[in-house]
Parts: sequence; C-alpha cells; structure tokens
Amino acid sequence: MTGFVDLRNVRLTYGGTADGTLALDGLDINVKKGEFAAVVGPSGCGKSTLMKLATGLITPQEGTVEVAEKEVSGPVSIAGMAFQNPSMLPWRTTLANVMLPLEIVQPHRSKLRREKASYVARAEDLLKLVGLAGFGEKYPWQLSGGMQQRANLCRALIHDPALLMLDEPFGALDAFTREELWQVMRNLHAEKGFTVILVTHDLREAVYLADKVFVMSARPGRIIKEREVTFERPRPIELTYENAFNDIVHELRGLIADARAAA
Ligand SMILES: Nc1ncnc2c1ncn2[C@@H]1O[C@H](COP(=O)(O)OP(=O)(O)OP(=O)(O)O)[C@@H](O)[C@H]1O
Repeated sequence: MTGFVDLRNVRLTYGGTADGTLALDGLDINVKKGEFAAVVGPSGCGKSTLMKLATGLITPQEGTVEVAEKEVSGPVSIAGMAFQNPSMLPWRTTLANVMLPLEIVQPHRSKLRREKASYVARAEDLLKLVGLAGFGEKYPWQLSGGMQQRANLCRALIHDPALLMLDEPFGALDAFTREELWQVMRNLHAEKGFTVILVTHDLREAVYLADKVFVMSARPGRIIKEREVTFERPRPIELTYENAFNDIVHELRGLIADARAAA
C-alpha cells in the first residue's frame, strides 16, 4: 500500500556522488494519512535530510519520494514546517508572524486581501488552541521561548497543511515547557487530523506523541526499526511515568546505542 508520505530506496549524497557525504542509503519510509510518525536515530544519521527530501527542498540521486500520491519534484505546498528556532520576525506582531505564510502560499495569497477578516479569525482561533489567546498584538520579543514556539506551530498550520513536518521543535525548551507543548501538539493533531513527521532526539517525546517511531541507523541513514506505539488517545502526560511507556523508551534507546556502536 502506498502511504501519504512514501520514500523508497532513497540514496542521497551531498556535494557530488564521488567525494561527497553519503547521508542516506536504501532508506524506505511509509507514513499513512493522519498518522503521527516520529523519527529518531544517532546524531548525524540523516534525520534532517529525510525532512528536506519529504518537503521537496532536495531530491535524491536514487529512489523515489512521493507525498499524497504525487512524485515530489519541488517544494511541497501542502506541508507546514516548524524547527527548533522559531525565527519570528521581530518587527511583526505575533498575529502578523502567524499570518506570514498566507502572503506566500497559494491559493491564500490571492485571497488574503479580500478575505482578510476570515484569515485573521483563523489565526486567532489557532492562537487560542495553543493557549495564546489575546497575545496576537504582542511582538515575538515580548513572548517567552515556549510562547514563541506555540506561535511558531500556529504559523506552520495557518495554511491548513495536510502534512506537518517538525524538526526538533521543542529541543530548546525546559522540561516543563516541553511537556506542555507536547500536550498542545497532541491536541492540535487530534483536532486537525493532519499527518505529522517529527524528528527528535527525545525518545520520551517520540513515544508520547507518535503512533509509530522510526529508528534510523548511523550514517548513511536507513530505517532499522518501525515501532508501533498503541497507547490509547488522548494520552495523559502521566502516561510518561508508567512502566509500559518506559519499556518502549528503553527499547528504542537500546536500538540507537547498538546503531551507534555499529557505526
Ligand atoms: N548541506 C549539506 N552539505 C554537506 N553535507 C551535509 C549537508 N547537510 C547535511 N550534511 C551531512 O549529512 C549528514 C546527515 O545530516 P543531517 O543534518 O540530515 O543529520 P541529522 O540526523 O539531522 O543530524 P543531527 O542529529 O545532528 O541533527 C551529516 O553527516 C551532515 O554533516
């Protein structure tokens, strides 16, 4: 069965095939529509490269990349992205930052001027969903790191993407704020039903949020394990202190330790 995001037998070398860096080799990954997938693996194994391939920022030398049953040959407009650094524009209010993609992505770009009020309402609804109701007129530098990352998630979702790509979005936050943001992410996914691929070094984060965790080998990266996580949703944060949860975290930790040792 083809998935919503489907990479097959992908090989990607940076900087020329002869003397470049072979980042991925023989990588297969299949994420179904609406699924929350997490990708974990040793440092430098090619996780961000996988994200760049799935969003069409780079193309592989070998293999195929399909999103929504279409071969990817350029930037994927149905994807929203959020990274570790929210990089909000300091001269724009939070609301104006959240609305930025609408000025770029079609069909919103053409409709923005005419339908401004409904787009503003959409942005305000998103801010409310992540707990930032009333903060739209503040500037990013008036927000805490956790609040900026909440706004960053809104910006990634403002054009209603079918696919959300998250690359270490909670990595720079303290442990408590991170757990709050996990719950925000859990609620957004339940409410909107988009497909998610989350790259993370935090195995607890992967197991808490994902339906399926993909474990990568050391570079050149490929998928060495696909681990289903079947805990009932919505998942309470207390789940992360239960034995069944920690057993999966330890299992993943063991796989990554072995992958590092084999490198
Ligand atoms: N633009 C580039 N040019 C050359 N080499 C690159 C480029 N981007 C990444 N690489 C190399 O490709 C390999 C995979 O990098 P990538 O960033 O995908 O790994 P990662 O798993 O996301 O890393 P980390 O866990 O440290 O965030 C690394 O060896 C990296 O140095």
